[in-house]
Amino acid sequence: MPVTDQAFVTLVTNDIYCQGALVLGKSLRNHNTSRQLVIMITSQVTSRMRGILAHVFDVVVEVSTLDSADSVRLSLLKRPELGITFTKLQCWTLTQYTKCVYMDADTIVLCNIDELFDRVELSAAPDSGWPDCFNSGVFVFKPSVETFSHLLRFAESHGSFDGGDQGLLNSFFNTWAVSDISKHLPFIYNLSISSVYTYKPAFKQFGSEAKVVHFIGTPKPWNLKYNPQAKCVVEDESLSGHQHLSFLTLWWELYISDVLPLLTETEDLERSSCEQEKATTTGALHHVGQIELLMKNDHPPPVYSPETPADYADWTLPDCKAEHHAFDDTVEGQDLQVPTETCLEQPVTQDDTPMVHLAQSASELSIQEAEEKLRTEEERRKWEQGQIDYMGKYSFDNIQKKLDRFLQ
Ligand SMILES: O=c1ccn([C@@H]2O[C@H](COP(=O)(O)OP(=O)(O)O[C@H]3O[C@H](CO)[C@@H](O)[C@H](O)[C@H]3O)[C@@H](O)[C@H]2O)c(=O)[nH]1
Ligand SMILES: [Mn+2]
Repeated sequence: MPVTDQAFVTLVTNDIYCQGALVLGKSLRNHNTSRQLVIMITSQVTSRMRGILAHVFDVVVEVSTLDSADSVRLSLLKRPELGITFTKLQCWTLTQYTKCVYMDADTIVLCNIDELFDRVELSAAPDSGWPDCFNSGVFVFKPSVETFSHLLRFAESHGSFDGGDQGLLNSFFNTWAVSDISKHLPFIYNLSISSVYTYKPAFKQFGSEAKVVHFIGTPKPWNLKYNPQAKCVVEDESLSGHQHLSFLTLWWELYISDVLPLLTETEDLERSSCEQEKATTTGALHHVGQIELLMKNDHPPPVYSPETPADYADWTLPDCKAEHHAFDDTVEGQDLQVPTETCLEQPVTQDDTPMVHLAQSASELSIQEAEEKLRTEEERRKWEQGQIDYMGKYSFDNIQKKLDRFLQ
């Protein structure tokens, strides 16, 4: 029976984080949650992406980055790093629900976790870096305007010791560590993957019981390249030494099997108008809502095997993987077939909003921020005719700057 007064809640402030939220939402649906799925978004999330989110989430609610009493606003303006903090706090305003579980957009569930709704505010799992603090990537809370205004006042007077929501929430709910053990969620409800280094034997012993995986820190799964044939993440310097690559593979398989088809369905709805628009362009660019599939052939890059190092060779994913079709052998989605022609195109967007696209080569997929719109029809026409401004707008320096901006 659906429970309409309780919800899982997540937050995204841009289209890149939406990729994570869609995977999270799909993972919750695949494990048959009976609760509502709510996503809080900010104005930067594009309208097309909102449409896609609405396919997965029951409620897409726009919240503002700074929106409260003037005194709080002024105080927060002097502390711009608290912007995201403040945004997350707005989950307490969802008072149409009696209880919620907040989950970061960089988490996925491996099993049904509806039992979390038996817990009371504020229940959370220990942070792997400082276990007397809780990690604010997964927590049980009770929406309340009163609590929200207390949190705002607290933010105004105390700030956050880590500059983010986690420091603030730990200071506010400061008896979490000592008062009530039932508010300590087992670590398997927020398995922070970087923690596998600090206590490897525990990971080997208990890792297979994980219910929620949290890709804390960097890189996020969507910042990595993925090889769908080999089913593993493409080697990256930042990955050297990572020993939880199975989870990254899991994330990508779920993205491919469950999120990508959703994006291509959206494409179908828009195909006719887009085909008209792109009649003069070559064929491999697919307009899929806010996502562009940019295809090009490439030499196969080196791959990083999820089976290495040997330490983890005997480690298996939790039992619930069997019921999850992300592990199917087939890669769904017609648009994932390897293209046979070399084709590199410039995405053409509706407006100047930074976009996200999925770049696909013979051997890898990656989610990237797309180039901004070609400003005028003239510029676009020149691009199509191969008259590309390599000395100016599309010079190496400018492209490098865009890459740097994306990577920051
Ligand atoms: O540009 C951003 C950054 C964050 N988020 C949202 O905020 C969450 C937290 O950010 P994240 O990058 O996931 O932070 P973590 O790497 O998980 O770092 C830790 O520190 C953060 C700041 O205190 C806490 O919010 C996290 O829960 C905690 O795990 C994300 O998952 C998103 O839901 C956005 O939507 N856009
Ligand atoms: Mn996180």
